[in-house]
Amino acid sequence: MRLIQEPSAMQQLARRWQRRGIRIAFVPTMGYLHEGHLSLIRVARRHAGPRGKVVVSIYVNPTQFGPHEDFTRYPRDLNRDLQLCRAEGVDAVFAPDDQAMYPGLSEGRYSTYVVEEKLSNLMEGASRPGHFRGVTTIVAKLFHLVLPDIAVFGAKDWQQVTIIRRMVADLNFPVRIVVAPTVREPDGLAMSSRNTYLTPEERQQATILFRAIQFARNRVRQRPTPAGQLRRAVARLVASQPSARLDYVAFFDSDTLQPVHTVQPGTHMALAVFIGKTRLIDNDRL
Ligand SMILES: Nc1ncnc2c1ncn2[C@@H]1O[C@H](COP(=O)(O)OP(=O)(O)OP(=O)(O)O)[C@@H](O)[C@H]1O
Ligand SMILES: CC(C)(CO)[C@@H](O)C(=O)[O-]
Ligand code: BAL
Repeated sequence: MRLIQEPSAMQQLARRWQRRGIRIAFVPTMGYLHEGHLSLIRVARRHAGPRGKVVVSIYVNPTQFGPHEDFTRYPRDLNRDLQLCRAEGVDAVFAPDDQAMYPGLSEGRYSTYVVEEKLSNLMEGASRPGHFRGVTTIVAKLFHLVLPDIAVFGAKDWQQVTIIRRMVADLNFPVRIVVAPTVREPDGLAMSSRNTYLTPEERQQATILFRAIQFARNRVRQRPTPAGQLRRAVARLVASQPSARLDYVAFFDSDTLQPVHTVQPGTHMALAVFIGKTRLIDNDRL
């Protein structure tokens, strides 16, 4: 397995593979890998085939974090991540540093961004202004460096993958986007690198995200429910946990992300909840 840190070296390697007709499957991550990430790597390997190459990027992208978010304390352990990637048969890990990815960012000399202008304003984008500008910019840059035929994203970040699909279509990136299902802990909590922030009491309460989705699913299977009414019921359920604070809950069309008035089976639900100081997200089709 190769470890590549220079963007130009990554691009040269990808171009060599491309010229030889080798298929490249790509998994972008922010590292601190868990089973959710590993499931994406396995999907990438299936799509690449035995003769294709699987590339994983590990990069905590500063431009998608707000000024008061957890960029500096985001968990990092490159050596552990490399061992996990090696065990999965990854061909190359791309782990650049900030200076290489955004020359002059801290001195205000970096000035080119990729912005999706509609879907990025909803849900996560409304709560985290500028977040998706950072995501689309880094993913566009990574696509130019890794030159993937396919790229795998997790359903856990449903809005993110929907925006990436839109960017790929709008800007004609020659890459196929594949979505892999959310991997959960046995009690339903979606795996996330941020789960490591939780105290044992918070960890128990964190199942409220999954339980809120199950609650809404059961409710709409009995009868279609007005979105406002269901939102209030979910807010009450979340408030039953002393450390939980609902940031948002949304009911929308899976493909367009447009909110619905009446929630029924098949409607998509997403929510963000602070558990103590840790902000967690989850979503699923109801
Ligand atoms: N539980 C999961 N199941 C499936 N895919 C996941 C899961 N968690 C993250 N992913 C996917 O892995 C990719 C990299 O995500 P990222 O490195 O931000 O992981 P994360 O654990 O979600 O971190 P965070 O704590 O920032 O939410 C994304 O496509 C994301 O959707
Ligand atoms: C896609 C991504 C790696 C871009 O930094 C990040 O948003 C993530 O880990 O989901
Ligand atoms: N998984 C999304 C990355 C972030 O929260 O910034």
